[in-house]
Amino acid sequence: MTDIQELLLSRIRDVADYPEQGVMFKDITPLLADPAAFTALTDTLADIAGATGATKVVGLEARGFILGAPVAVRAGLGFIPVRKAGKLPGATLRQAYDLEYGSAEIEVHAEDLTTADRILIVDDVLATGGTAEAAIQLIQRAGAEVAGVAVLMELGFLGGRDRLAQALDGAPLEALLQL
Ligand SMILES: O=P(O)(O)OC[C@H]1O[C@H](OP(=O)(O)OP(=O)(O)O)[C@H](O)[C@@H]1O
Ligand SMILES: Nc1ncnc2[nH]cnc12
Repeated sequence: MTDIQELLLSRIRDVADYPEQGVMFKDITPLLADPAAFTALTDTLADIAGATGATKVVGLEARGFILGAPVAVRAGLGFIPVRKAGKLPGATLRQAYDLEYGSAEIEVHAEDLTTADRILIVDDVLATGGTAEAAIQLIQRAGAEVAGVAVLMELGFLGGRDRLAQALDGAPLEALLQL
């Protein structure tokens, strides 16, 4: 494990049985509160954005906003929020998906994505992959290309990587930590 990975891992707090029995919640608020760790995470994800040739960063509500927005600024790219349904005022594309603990719908402003865009999706956690898969589907339905998915951590036992393989169609899935 690299020094950066050790730093990031040391700032993630495990919370048992949250938000429901049997879930080990990975809390990133200690990482966000540590400027060295947050900066290292932002810089590492911005390097990935550059390497994938992304033209814009999509962040997934809500924790993907916190990570994705500074990555977009650092990489010199625009930022597009993918929100839980009902939060965006303009014309949207909407996609339903299942979570480790429940189900939801996400939306994006259709006008934010063009056929010229290559999108890096940024989030904190890849768990079942339901959220990221729905985001990939939204981006592809808008005619844009998915440059890749970059997450702070992957919960490998939940199989998200396998779930995304087909939708990613060879685009990279980068997880800084395998948990
Ligand atoms: O791979 P999956 O099984 O889809 O799970 C991962 C998603 O779950 C969490 O978000 P959540 O929906 O809890 O929203 P939040 O960021 O607003 O807390 C996390 O931030 C990811 O977006
Ligand atoms: N175990 C977990 N911890 C934090 N965020 C999550 N999103 C889905 N599963 C999660």
